[in-house]
Amino acid sequence: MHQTDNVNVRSIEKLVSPREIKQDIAVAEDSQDFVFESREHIKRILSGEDDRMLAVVGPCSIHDPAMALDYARRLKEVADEVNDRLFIVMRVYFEKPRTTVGWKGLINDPHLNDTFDIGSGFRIARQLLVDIAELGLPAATEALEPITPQYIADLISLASIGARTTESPTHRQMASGLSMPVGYKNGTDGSLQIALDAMTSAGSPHSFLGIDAEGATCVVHSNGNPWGHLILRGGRSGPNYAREDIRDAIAQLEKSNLHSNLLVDCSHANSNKDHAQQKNVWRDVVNQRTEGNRSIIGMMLESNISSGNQKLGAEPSSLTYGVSITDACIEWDETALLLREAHAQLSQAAASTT
Ligand SMILES: O=C[C@H](O)[C@H](O)COP(=O)(O)O
Ligand SMILES: C=C(OP(=O)(O)O)C(=O)O
Repeated sequence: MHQTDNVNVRSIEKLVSPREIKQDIAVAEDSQDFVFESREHIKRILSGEDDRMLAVVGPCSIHDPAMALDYARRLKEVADEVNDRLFIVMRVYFEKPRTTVGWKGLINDPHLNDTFDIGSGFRIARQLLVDIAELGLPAATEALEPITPQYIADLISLASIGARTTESPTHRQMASGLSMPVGYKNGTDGSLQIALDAMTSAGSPHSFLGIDAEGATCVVHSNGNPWGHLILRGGRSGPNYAREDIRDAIAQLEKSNLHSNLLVDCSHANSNKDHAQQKNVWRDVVNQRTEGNRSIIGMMLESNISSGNQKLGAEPSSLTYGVSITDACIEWDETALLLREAHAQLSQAAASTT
């Protein structure tokens, strides 16, 4: 008799349940309230009640939790300083959707050596999120594996669905049940329509497969997530943050009866994948906002302690501290400068309208 199932599966391992991990790495009540409040601030920005801009800032991916905490402490200092004009959320991205193959992030391979110790990945990720919440900094992440939210989503204030998965019905269903606002990137080909469809789909109730707190497969019935928004990240034909692109995006959102607010990702195809270009995108978008475009509610920056990126080789211990192992990032000093500069410009614009 021929085997007809698991033909291409090498092995299947049991994984620690969400409940066990949450019991071992508990969240203090204050931190839980902090995440709740952070989500409320973001919702008020999305609904226009709060006229601050969102700045989603941080590494392309987290590969060293100590380094991420070092970054978070620096960011928290600036976040407090600019808080009246900018609401800063740190990018704490643990799951990387690769174009083809490559390291898939800290949860998938926390030891950076193809041992795929996902149980430890969840523990390390959760502990880092607890530490960042205790610092008083809201965290944003990309929601990629539909099972992951049960392990960490209680500590996340803002999620995004990436350019490679915005069109995926599985990801839209997941987003429909997420507890925090979710941004949808336009497709890698530049298509906005898939992000608009994602917002409509994820805004509706769904019934789909998932896991419960014990890790048992179950049917999840969601309410729909009303806090969807568009993230412009450029596409194969180039950037999409210019005035006419943003005008066009707003027109398409309105035509689809969706809230006309959007974030601009200064990295990815908007920077032509050249981290040095991110500052130009950032400045252009801040200018558009201060000139009066209130539909632009925020920006995203890929930033790390040091600039550029490095290859993850066979010897993870030889990696340079503070440098990304996925997309190239801008360095910390430049990040702080851009945040302070935007703060000054937004304060000036607010003062001139009162
Ligand atoms: O932001 C991260 C990357 O752009 C994304 O994960 C794709 O990376 P890759 O093209 O290097 O695989
Ligand atoms: C993978 C990312 O972006 P995109 O989906 O736009 O490529 C990201 O922001 O880390």
